[in-house]
Amino acid sequence: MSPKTLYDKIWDAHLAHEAEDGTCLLYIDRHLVHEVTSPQAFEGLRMAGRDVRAPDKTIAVPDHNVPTTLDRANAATMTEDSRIQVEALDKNAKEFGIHYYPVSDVRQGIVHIVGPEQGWTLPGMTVVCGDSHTATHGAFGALAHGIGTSEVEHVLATQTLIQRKGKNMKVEITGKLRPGVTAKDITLSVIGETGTAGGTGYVIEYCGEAIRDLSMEGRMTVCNMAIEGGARAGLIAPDEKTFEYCMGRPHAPKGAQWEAAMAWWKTLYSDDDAHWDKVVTLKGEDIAPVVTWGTSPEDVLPITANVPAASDFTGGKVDAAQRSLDYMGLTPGTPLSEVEIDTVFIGSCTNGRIEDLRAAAAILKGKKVKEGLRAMIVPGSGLVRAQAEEEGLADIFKEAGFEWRLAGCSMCLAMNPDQLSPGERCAATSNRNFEGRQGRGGRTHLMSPAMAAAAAVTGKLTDVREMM
Ligand SMILES: CC(C)[C@H](C(=O)O)[C@@H](O)C(=O)O
Ligand code: SF4
Repeated sequence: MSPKTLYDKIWDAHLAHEAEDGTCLLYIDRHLVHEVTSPQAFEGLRMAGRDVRAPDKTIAVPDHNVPTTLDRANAATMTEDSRIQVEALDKNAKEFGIHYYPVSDVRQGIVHIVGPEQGWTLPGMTVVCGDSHTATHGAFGALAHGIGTSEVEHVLATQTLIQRKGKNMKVEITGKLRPGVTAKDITLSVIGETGTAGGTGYVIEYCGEAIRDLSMEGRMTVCNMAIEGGARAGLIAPDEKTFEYCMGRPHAPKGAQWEAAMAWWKTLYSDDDAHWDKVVTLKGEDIAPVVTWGTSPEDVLPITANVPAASDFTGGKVDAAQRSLDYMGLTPGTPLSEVEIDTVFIGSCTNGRIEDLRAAAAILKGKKVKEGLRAMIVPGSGLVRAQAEEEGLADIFKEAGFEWRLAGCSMCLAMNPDQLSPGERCAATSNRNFEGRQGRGGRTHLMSPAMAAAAAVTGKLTDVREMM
């Protein structure tokens, strides 16, 4: 048998049909659904008089539009558009009989946090969601594709997805990370290296000692941003940490089924001689705590660097850099550590898990948020929130002056009341810094939770190593 990559193995195990022109039909194990990309899909089923083909494999949760304030049960806290989307999901979940975590359920949260937490996401699966950050689930060694609304309808109706096979890309992070460097710094640094188009047409497998050393939560952070590097999906081969994370979760297999699953999961790695179409290698010890300075996730620099000038770039990037600098209101040559911020957002499917909150709390313990600064922590799920309260993290945040919110996408994107005003500048742990992403005219600097916490204290982009 010819050697295969992990991607090849999962692909082959789910291939239901391959047409002569290479168009394939993949069987889908899990379909995660949120309120933004599903209303028309359910409407399509209704019009065609069809059911959801596999309701037991379909899981829905509202996350993008939901307010994160304590009064959110009051419908008046939502805009009309938001309310319509959330109510449509409530109705569709009930009518079509799929698994559902409504806003009132403690398990509600960001779909990419809820899936793994509840044991819906497991190694070797195909996972889809009408959302680009579905790549997150690849941390389990699952092939996880973000899909569009028409594909959501197709999966709801058939439990299959039409796809063409992507190419194989290996991103290896060798050696150890230095103190203060996290999974977020890895994933941003990779995009800094490859650019936002570097992964186009590929499925990335992240490997190497620094990746193996990450917890499951860190691995989710890395895979979450595969899409920002242009890739179709990101993957990490499952290992003992993966199995341990999955064991005992509500929807993970039990008993003999667990044993059978493990037999398959243990075959999920890339064979030694597997063919890679592209290889990128970074040394773990070369990765610094980084921040973004521009309006693309590839605009990334170590916190010790200065704001670049457009003339530092070549080709099409010169104009793009100038536009970014103008939008971001930054002057070339300014040390990044002197850039003042007025808002801090810690949360999102990239960094809204318990370890992210622990990392932020470790910096914030006994400290105060800089006066005049707005700072919020938004746990990725109700269960993350409950755990953070139990561990005393919530008290640390509140004492420091952070708002302690309910779960949702929140200020990661401007679809709910948590938004930046024009000109406001935010240290954010999310994954996109596009123009207007956090609100019209808002300026976003992406970074790790520890770096965002440090920025909250000083009111400037800050090298977390100075506070460790
Ligand atoms: C709203 C949704 C479709 C979108 C996505 O696909 O990623 C959002 O989650 C985002 O992060 O921009
Ligand atoms: S937290 Fe942000 S990136 Fe993640 S699904 Fe929500 S909007 Fe998209």
